[in-house]
Amino acid sequence: MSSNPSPAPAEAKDAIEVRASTHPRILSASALAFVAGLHRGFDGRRRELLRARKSRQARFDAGELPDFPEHTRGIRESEWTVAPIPPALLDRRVEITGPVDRKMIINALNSGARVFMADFEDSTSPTWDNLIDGQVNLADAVAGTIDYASPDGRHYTLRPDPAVLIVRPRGWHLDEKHVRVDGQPVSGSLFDFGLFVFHNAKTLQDRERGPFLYLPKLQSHEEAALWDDVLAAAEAGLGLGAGSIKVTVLIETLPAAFEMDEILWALRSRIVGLNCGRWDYIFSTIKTLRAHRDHVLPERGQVGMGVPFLKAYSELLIKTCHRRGAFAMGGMAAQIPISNDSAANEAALERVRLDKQREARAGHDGTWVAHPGLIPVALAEFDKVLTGPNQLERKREDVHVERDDLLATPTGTITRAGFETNVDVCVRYLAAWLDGLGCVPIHHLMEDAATAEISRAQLWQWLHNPGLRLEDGTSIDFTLFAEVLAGTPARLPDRGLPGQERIGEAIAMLDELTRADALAEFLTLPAYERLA
Ligand SMILES: CC(=O)SCCNC(=O)CCNC(=O)[C@H](O)C(C)(C)COP(=O)(O)OP(=O)(O)OC[C@H]1O[C@@H](n2cnc3c(N)ncnc32)[C@H](O)[C@@H]1OP(=O)(O)O
Ligand SMILES: O=CC(=O)O
Ligand SMILES: [Mg+2]
Repeated sequence: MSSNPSPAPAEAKDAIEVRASTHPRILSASALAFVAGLHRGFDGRRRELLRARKSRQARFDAGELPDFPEHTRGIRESEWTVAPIPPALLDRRVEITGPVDRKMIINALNSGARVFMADFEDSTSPTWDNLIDGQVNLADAVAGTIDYASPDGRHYTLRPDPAVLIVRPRGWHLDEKHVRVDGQPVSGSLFDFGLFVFHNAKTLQDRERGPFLYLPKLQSHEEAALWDDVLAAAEAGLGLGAGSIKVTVLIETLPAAFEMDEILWALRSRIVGLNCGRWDYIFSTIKTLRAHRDHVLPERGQVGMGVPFLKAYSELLIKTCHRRGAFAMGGMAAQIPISNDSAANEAALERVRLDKQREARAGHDGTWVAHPGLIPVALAEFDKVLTGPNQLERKREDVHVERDDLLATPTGTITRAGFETNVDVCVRYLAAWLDGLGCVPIHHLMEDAATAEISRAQLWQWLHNPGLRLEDGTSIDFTLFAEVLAGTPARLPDRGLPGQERIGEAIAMLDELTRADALAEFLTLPAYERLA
C-alpha cells in the first residue's frame, strides 16, 4: 500500500512544511501541530545531546575508556524501584519484532508472541512511503480494522487476542528531512513517536493496553531524561495521565551500559525494563573503542553472547533491572528458518534454542525473535524456566561486574571468509536499504541496520589499525580491501537480490565510508541523504 498523495501546502518558513506527499489522515493539521510542538520544545536539547556524544567520543579517541560516572554514584548505591509494571506488560516471555509493513504487522500480531515490537529503527528503511504507510498500518492495527490482500490472493485479518503492541521510533541521531518546522528538519524520533501517540494513545488506553514504546540507541541518562520530558509533555498535551506512556529502553551502546541505573532512574515513573540490544551493542563497542588498538574485535561470527564482555553486559543488565523492579529483556538471535535445506534449518533452530536457553537460565524475563517460525523454540525455553509470568524475583546478587569486564576484548581471528562476509553484507544490505528494505535475509541470517553496522565498523577498524593480518597471514590493508570489494559482484547472485540495481552504488558507498579517515557515526546518516 502506498501513501495517499495530495499536493503539499505551500507554507511559510516559520511554520510547518511538508516536503513530500501529504496524507490527510496521518498528517492532519492537528497531528502536525502536535509534532511541531514537540520539536519546538525539545529539538534544541536533542541537538545539544548529539554534540555531547561527539565530545565524549573525542575523549575516547584520545585514550579515555568508558566508566561508571562518579557524579551519579548516589543513584547506583541507593535503594529505589521503578513504578509498577502495568498488567498488559507483565508477561513478555517472547516478543516478535519486525518492520512496519502491513502484512508483517498482521502476521506478527497474530503470531502467538506476547508482544510485537513494530520497528521504525533498525529494520525500517525510512523512505517517506514506508514511514507514512507504517503509521497508517499501526493506526489500523490499533483500531482493529487492519487487513491485507496479498498479490497471490491471500487475505489477512487480525485474530482475537493479538500480541501487545510496542512501537520503536527512530533514534535521536536521525532527522526526518521531509518535515521542517521553522526551517529545521524535525527529529525522526519525535516524528515517529509524535504521530503514533497522537493517533493511537487514547484508543490503546480504552483497550486496557496503552502507548508503549521501545527507545533505541540511547548513549546516556541525559538522553533518557530528554525522552522522559518529551513523554511527559505528550501526556499533558493529549490528556493521557502522567506516567501512562510506558517505555522499555534498549541498552545497545557501550556508554549506556555504564549508566543502566541512571537510565532507569531518569525514566522511573514510566520505565518497565531494559533490553539487551546485542547487535547495536557490539557495533557501539567497536565504534566507541575504535582508536584503542588493544580493543580490536575478531570477526563478527566469533563474537557471540558467550564471550566474556557480552556475558558481563547481559548479566549486569539482569541484576540492575531486577534490583529496581524492572524487566530484563533478552535480545535477538540472528538465525531465521531456512526453508530449502532441512539440515541447515535444524542447525539454525538449535542455535536459536541454545541462545534462548542461556537467556532464560540467566534470568531474563523474555526475549526477541525475528520470525514467527522461531516463537515455539523461544517459548519452550522460557516456559521451562519461568514459574510465573516473569523472573523479577531472581536478583542475581551473585553477579559482580566491573568496568574491565565490560571492556574485555575477546581473542579470536579474522579469516578471509570473515573479511569477505563483512564486505558482502555491507554491500547487499546497503543496496536493499537504499531500495526501501530495512531488513533482509543474507546467508540465512537476519540483517538489519544494527548487524550490518558491525560489518561496516569492523572493516573500518581493521583497515585503520595498520599491521593486522588475516589468519592466513595476508596483510589487512587497502590493497586487500580493493581486491575483495572489486570481487563482490562475482560473489553475489546475479539476480533476485533486494536492491539489485543499487549494488554499484552500495559498493561505491562502502568504499568511501571505509577509506574515510573518520568512522562515520552511523551508516544510515549518509545513506539517508541518498534515500528518495
Ligand atoms: C538488531 C535488531 O534490531 S533486531 C529487530 C529488528 N529486526 C527485525 O525485526 C527482523 C524482522 N524480520 C524480518 O524482517 C524477516 O523475518 C526477514 C526479512 C528476516 C525474513 O523475511 P522473509 O524472507 O519474508 O521470511 P519468510 O519468507 O520465511 O516469511 C514467511 C512468513 O513469515 C512472515 N514473517 C517473517 N518475519 C516476520 C516477522 N518478523 N513478523 C511477522 N511476520 C513475519 C512473512 O511475512 C511470511 O508471511 P506469509 O507466509 O504470510 O507470506
Ligand atoms: O535493536 C537491537 C539490537 O540488537 O541492535
Ligand atoms: Mg538496535
